[in-house]
Amino acid sequence: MTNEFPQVLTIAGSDSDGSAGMQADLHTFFIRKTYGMSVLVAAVAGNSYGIHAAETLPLAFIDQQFEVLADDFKIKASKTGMLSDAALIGTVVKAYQTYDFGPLVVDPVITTKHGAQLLENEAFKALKQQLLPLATVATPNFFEAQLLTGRTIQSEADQASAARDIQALGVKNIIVKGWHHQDDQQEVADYVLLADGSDFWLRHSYFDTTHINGTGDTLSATIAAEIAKGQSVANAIRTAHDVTTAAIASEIAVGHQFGPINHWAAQSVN
Ligand SMILES: Nc1ncnc2c1ncn2[C@@H]1O[C@H](COP(=O)(O)OP(=O)(O)O)[C@@H](O)[C@H]1O
Ligand SMILES: Cc1ncc(COP(=O)(O)OP(=O)(O)O)c(N)n1
Repeated sequence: MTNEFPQVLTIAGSDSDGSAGMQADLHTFFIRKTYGMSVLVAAVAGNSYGIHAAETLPLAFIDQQFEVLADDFKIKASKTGMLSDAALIGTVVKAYQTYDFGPLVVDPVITTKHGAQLLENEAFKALKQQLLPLATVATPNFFEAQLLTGRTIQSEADQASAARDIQALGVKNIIVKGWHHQDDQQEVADYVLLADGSDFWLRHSYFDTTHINGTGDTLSATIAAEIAKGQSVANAIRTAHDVTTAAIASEIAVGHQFGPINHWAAQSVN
């Protein structure tokens, strides 16, 4: 007898230190008991001190990866990560409109939390006008939500308003992740706005740790994996929050400065 695993796709960049990007997505798909596939679009030379260089793959080769996957597999859900520039966003949008890769989770990766810019400024328009309208779920962090909306987020009301602005771009469901950069912080609050207009907050105590590379990838990859398994969007987002916080709660000793989160520690989340 063969075990059938839901097949999930990440369209993302490789981060050489394994902490974020496609590597974090594939770790996540594995622990959520889904079969992960990947369209590699870019690669960064990164370590725990930061990102030192980035390259984008040729668009024709990216097209070919989409084509061969569509020829063979039944992908139930997909997610995007680092997409570099407007031409690459255009290629991904075209492939997504040509083939059936299931509901799309867009992690609008603009900069890493340590300040490396992974999307050119000129690509914001393509992100907002072409890619985000295809999203079943978008997962901007605090900084990305401000850049996408032009708002300054200083309160929970501002965070909720930013989510509504992003929904107005055509995104069905949104999680606007909260601020988590302060020594004396007590809590992190993520705001979720669903397609039917209902909303809720996901709150967790703040972990004062330098091991938080790949949190956004893990959250968005879990959402895609859970949707592929048939969960509702709301439950997929709740599970993703549990998985990500479990992985942040327990450090692994990898790297000298900003390290990865611990996917093994998150394996016990149901
Ligand atoms: N230090 C922290 N303590 C608690 N939760 C955190 C911390 N850092 C990130 N998170 C959680 O991790 C998830 C990913 O958020 P974030 O790190 O903002 O994404 P990104 O990687 O896109 O910047 C969110 O649910 C956020 O609340
Ligand atoms: C190749 C690549 N893609 C994305 C990231 C950033 O990942 P993300 O989880 O959104 O952000 P951090 O938590 O790492 O800030 C990356 N570093 N490399």
